[in-house]
Amino acid sequence: MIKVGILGANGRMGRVLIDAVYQHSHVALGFASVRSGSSFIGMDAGELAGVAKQYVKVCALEASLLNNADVLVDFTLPEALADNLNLAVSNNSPIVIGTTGLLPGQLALIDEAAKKIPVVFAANYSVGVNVMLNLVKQTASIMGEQSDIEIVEAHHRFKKDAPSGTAMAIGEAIADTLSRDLSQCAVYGREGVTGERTRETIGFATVRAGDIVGEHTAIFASLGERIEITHKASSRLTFANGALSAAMWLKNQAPGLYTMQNVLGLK
Ligand SMILES: NC(=O)C1=CN([C@@H]2O[C@H](COP(=O)(O)OP(=O)(O)OC[C@H]3O[C@@H](n4cnc5c(N)ncnc54)[C@H](OP(=O)(O)O)[C@@H]3O)[C@@H](O)[C@H]2O)C=CC1
Ligand SMILES: O=C(O)C1=N[C@H](C(=O)O)C[C@H](O)C1
Repeated sequence: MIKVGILGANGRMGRVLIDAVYQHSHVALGFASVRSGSSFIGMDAGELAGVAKQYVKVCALEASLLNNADVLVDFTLPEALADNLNLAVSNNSPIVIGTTGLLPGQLALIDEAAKKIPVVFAANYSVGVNVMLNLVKQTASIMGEQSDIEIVEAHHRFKKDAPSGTAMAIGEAIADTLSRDLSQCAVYGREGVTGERTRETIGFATVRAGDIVGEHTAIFASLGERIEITHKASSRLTFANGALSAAMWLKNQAPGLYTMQNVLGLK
C-alpha cells in the first residue's frame, strides 16, 4: 500500500484522483491539498470528490503535510509548478506531474528537480495514448517521409492550453523519428492564403467544445491513401488510474526524470 498526496484536489483531475484512490486497493489518500485561502479547506476529501467520506480533511498545501504521503501527484496549472517542485525537493518526495502547457523555463525546473528526486512527467497518463505514441513512431518510420502529417486534438471548453500537451508529445515523437526539429516544422492552424502545404511541416489543429474529455488523431496522408491513428478518452479516470500506477512505480525509483512510457515498460 502506498499513500499519495494530491495537489490541486478541487480541480477536475484532483477530484477524479480522489475517486480513483477511493476505488484503488493498493493506494490510500495521504492528503488532499488546495491553494491557501480556498473555501474547500476543512471539507472531507471524499465529499469534495462526490464519493464516500474519506476522513481526510482538505488542507492548504504546506511542508508539514508532505510527511503524510509517499508520493505527490500534481495536476495543477503551470503557475503552481515552481512552488510544488520546491516543496517536493525540500521534503525529498517523489512526484508525478500531469500539468500541461508548461513553458521552457518550467520544463527546466522539472529537469533540475529530477536531479534530486524521482519525477514522472507525462502529458497523458492513459495507457492508450502511450501505445499510440509507439504506433505513430512506427508509422512515421515507414511512411512519414512520403506523408503529410497532421495532428488534430479536441478537448472540453475549460481547457486553458493549446495545442494539448498530448498533441505536442505526439508531434515530438513523430519529429524525432523523422529527425526533424518540431520548433521549425510545426504549423499551428492555418488561415487565409497559406500557399500549398510543404511536406516537412507537421500541422496542428485544435477543437475546444463542451465536455470532450480528450481526443487525439495523427493523420499520415499521401496521394492515394491515408492512415489515421486516433485515441479517445471517455473518462478522466483513465488519466487518474494511470497516474496512480505511475505513483506506485515511482516510489521505488532513484532520482531521475521518467515518463509514462518508462512506467509501462514501453521504452
Ligand atoms: N497528464 C495527463 O494525463 C492529464 C493532464 N491534465 C492537465 O492537468 C492540469 C489540470 O487539469 P484540470 O484538472 O482539468 O484543471 P482545473 O482547472 O480543473 O484544476 C486546476 C487545479 O490547479 C489549482 N491551481 C491553479 N493555479 C494554482 C496556483 N497558482 N497555486 C495553487 N493551485 C493552483 C486549481 O486551484 P483553484 O481552483 O483554487 O484555482 C485547481 O485545483 C492541466 O494542465 C491539464 O492539461 C489533465 C488531464 C490529464
Ligand atoms: O486538460 C485536459 O483535460 C487534458 N490535458 C492533457 C493534455 O493537454 O494533453 C491530457 C488529456 O488529453 C486531457
